Amino acid sequence: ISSLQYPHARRDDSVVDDYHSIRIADPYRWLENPDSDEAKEFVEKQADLTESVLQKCETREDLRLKITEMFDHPRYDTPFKKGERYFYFHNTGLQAQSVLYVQDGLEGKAEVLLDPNGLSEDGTVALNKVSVSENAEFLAYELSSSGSDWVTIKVMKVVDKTNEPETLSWVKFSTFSWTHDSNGFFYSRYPAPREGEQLDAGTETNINLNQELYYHFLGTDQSQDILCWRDPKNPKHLFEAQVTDDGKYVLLYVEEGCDPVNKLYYCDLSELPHGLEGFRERNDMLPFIKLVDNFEARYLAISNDESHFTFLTNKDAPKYKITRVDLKQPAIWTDVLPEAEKDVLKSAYAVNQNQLLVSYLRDVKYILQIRDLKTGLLLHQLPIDIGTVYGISGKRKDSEVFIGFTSFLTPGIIYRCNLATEVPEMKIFREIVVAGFDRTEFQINQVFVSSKDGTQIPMFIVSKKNIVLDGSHPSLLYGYGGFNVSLTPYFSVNRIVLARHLGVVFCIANIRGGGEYGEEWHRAGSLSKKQNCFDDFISAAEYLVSAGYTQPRKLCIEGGSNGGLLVAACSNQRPELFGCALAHVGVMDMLRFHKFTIGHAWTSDFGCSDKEEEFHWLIKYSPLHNVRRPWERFGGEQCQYPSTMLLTADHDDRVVPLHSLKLLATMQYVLCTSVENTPQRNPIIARIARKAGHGAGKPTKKMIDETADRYSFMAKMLGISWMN
Ligand SMILES: O=C(NCC(=O)N1CCC[C@H]1C(=O)O)OCc1ccccc1
Repeated sequence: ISSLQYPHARRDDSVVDDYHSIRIADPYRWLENPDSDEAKEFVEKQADLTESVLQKCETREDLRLKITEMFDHPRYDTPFKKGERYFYFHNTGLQAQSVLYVQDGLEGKAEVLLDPNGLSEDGTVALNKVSVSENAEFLAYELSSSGSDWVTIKVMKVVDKTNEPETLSWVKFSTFSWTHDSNGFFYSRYPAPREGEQLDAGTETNINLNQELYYHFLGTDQSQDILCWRDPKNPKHLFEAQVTDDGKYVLLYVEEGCDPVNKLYYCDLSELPHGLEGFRERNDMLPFIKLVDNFEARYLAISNDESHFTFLTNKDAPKYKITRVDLKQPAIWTDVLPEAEKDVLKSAYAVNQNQLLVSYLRDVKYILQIRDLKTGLLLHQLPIDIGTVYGISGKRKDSEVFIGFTSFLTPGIIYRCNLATEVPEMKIFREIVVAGFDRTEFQINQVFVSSKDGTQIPMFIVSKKNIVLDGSHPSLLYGYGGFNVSLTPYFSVNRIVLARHLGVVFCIANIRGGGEYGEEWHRAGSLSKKQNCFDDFISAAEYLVSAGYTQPRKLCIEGGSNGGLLVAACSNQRPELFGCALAHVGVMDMLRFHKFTIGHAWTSDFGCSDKEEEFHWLIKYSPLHNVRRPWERFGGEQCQYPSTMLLTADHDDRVVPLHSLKLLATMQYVLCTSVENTPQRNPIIARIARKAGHGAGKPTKKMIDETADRYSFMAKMLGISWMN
């Protein structure tokens, strides 16, 4: 697959922007309109080219079959309880979407409450968040289509599974929280992106501004909802309402981007003279009181006793701590659980009357503890393996807590922890079993790699047992590096199949920008220091070569979204270090990302080209603006870019497809079509999915097909074949 015929893409040299008196050309600007015939034709031609390449990737069918076989195992999420009812998501194995079940008591007969698989033939309608009313009578749920961030909210009566008449539209980046009278719930919505005109929601690139907080009265039309909060002077702000466990207050979290910081307002619902009803006629907003009115820190409410609130915060505590305040004396904050020396406090739940279930991250491994809610004192250490705690579900009034656990070699365990006994009992409530998976075949190492500036970067390496470090092993290096996101150990059928049938060593690099060591680690990989992410990832790759795991032509790098940026930037900077690059839904145009949908929220990590200093950070690593011919830089014919697959989808309205399409056109032009018999023999292609989005809600078949395509491409490019 070396002499590819790349489609011709028009270069509009008239498009040149002026950034603080520096002129930057953007010849593929026309690709920013997905509805133009020219853009549609470009996508069609690229899809044909990619299919012609994939036809020659021999392992595609083996991968599809083996992944389908291994993925066909029952999966459960942690249950949550309302009233005497338990609710949980379950997938029998290959269902397109997980199904919501309800049972009366843990011994009760479980029955299907809501099966989204019936809502579309191709499984592209997904059930996102759900929220059950206090009396467990009503289920509010979000539906999304084709992977878009847009959701509609419906309400179902639990007892007879009938839907209430109303549908709430133009909801995005919202939670919903019931008032304890079960009369309705708070939620956030945007103005409709286009009035009237037919819109295939999720394919538009319009910027998302002016989100507003509403309260919906059950059984009424959305037009009757009352406006509770908006801030037209700050159109970027996002609002999230949370009714406290005692039903007395509604808390308002205000965010302006992706940094772990928020304003915190509250409204005492019991003080409203005529309740929320009283606001139906008038259109003034709820009388929120501003407890915290700045973006200096994150404040997450854990619990309250009347006006005494307990918060998880990073205020003066980049590794987080727990603090307390009486709303009546808002200037006096008292630490309950001070910031730890090294460990990052990841979560805290009030459970079992007056206890706290806290989780820490220590060198990228979870620690679980029971502490006293009042004093913060340690009561019990809960025994868990190296891995990730997910989906903790429990309440103050309950002595039972459900805890989800997963790791590289543990598909999934849901523990039911009984806190009523002197020493908590961690019992296995459900265990996810993958037929044919034998954990004893594999080994996990955690190494610490020195980055360019000497910083120690943790990396997990998973491989078959007792491999010889002779540089022969195809390796897959995965990273993200931003937005305070921590990559902790989790089970992946795909990677087990790659390890067993393609001999792949897979690695996760915990590079800076993530949350692995708290807010300092996050900041060390953002804004003016973003290059640290790329240096860390490159150092991790060099380690895999120098330690004898692999060699450049057998090394594939992979990442999604901000991780797609990571992959593309590292390919630009060190093209000779990698044999293959897989960039999913990447942020590639760092000068214009803030103009589309929710991109403006990411300036917290990236900065913004509107500002001169920040423009100079961005232009240095922006993938779209740093594609250069390696053979002209490093000299020597052998220098070329790795075989590259960019992946995107037509309904990705988180990171709009234009990023990948413009980078694709640029790489194909600079490296291939503009050079007579170019040294670039490695393919530069894109996989552009239809009726799919950023990733969430993707039906099983689409997910498996995409996996088979990208990893068979990788196998072909790294020259590896299938082992039965
Ligand atoms: O934009 C994000 N999350 C960040 C995100 O999706 N990013 C950040 C960079 C590209 C892409 C990714 O890496 O998935 O979620 C929407 C949101 C909700 C509430 C407050 C702010 C923003």
